[in-house]
Amino acid sequence: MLKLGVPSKGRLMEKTFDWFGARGIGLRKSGSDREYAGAVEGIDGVELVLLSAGEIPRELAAGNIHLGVTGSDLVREKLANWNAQVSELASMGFGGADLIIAVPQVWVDVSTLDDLDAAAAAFRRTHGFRLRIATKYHRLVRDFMREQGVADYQLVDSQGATEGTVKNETAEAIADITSTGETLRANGLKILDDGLIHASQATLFRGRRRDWSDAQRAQLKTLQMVLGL
Ligand SMILES: Nc1ncnc2c1ncn2[C@@H]1O[C@H](COP(=O)(O)OP(=O)(O)OP(=O)(O)O)[C@@H](O)[C@H]1O
Ligand SMILES: O=P(O)(O)OC[C@H]1O[C@H](OP(=O)(O)OP(=O)(O)O)[C@H](O)[C@@H]1O
Repeated sequence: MLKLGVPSKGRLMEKTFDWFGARGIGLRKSGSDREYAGAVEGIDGVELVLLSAGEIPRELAAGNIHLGVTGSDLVREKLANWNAQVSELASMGFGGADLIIAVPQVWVDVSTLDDLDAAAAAFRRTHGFRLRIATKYHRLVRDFMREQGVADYQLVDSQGATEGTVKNETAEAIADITSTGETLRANGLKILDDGLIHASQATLFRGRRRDWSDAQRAQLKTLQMVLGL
């Protein structure tokens, strides 16, 4: 059996079902709405596993599922050296959202990362501690800031309502997902001009473990053919 992990709820689940359905493979939740089992029609040997989108990267890397649909941001965040552990089979064209760095709109002198770097140095001199960036995307933000040469900051963990941390004075800036930009605007924040860390979308991944059986490899080929990949 090839195990296919799909987000267990919400828009990501529904759009994933639509995407496979449009390519001749029927996916659906079996049993009651609260039961995380699924059924697959239109291809043999594929089993549907419903999981939290955030857990799918690790389950792929661990080999507990062979294929998985999740946001490209989550794979990069959850897996060190992600492309050694999984590979992308298809960008699915939905679930789009940008991981960005945003600062208060009232910081009129800060519109780029260079400006932020300068503001961070000044902040540290004035306050005696490093400027705080609230996020749940620790790995992606750290890697991005290192590449961009910004060092004078600290990350503070925020697992939700991240845009509120600035108003609550637990952070000076944030790194979070945005789609319409409404949450940022409502919280008086603006995106830095060069503050796009990753443009995410729902993506079909395969695990790259070497322990797949010949039958599983053949099954993947069949699935790719059916999906037109
Ligand atoms: N407006 C949006 N807000 C948040 N995430 C979005 C948005 N649009 C697309 N996404 C994407 O959806 C994915 C997150 O989905 P979801 O919140 O269901 O995951 P999760 O972390 O597993 O949730 P939970 O822990 O509540 O089960 C990410 O890849 C994210 O980029
Ligand atoms: O640009 P927008 O369209 O306003 O969307 C962005 C918001 O949506 C997400 O939050 P979500 O509701 O998933 O909750 P979270 O705060 O737990 O991440 C994200 O974290 C932003 O807060």
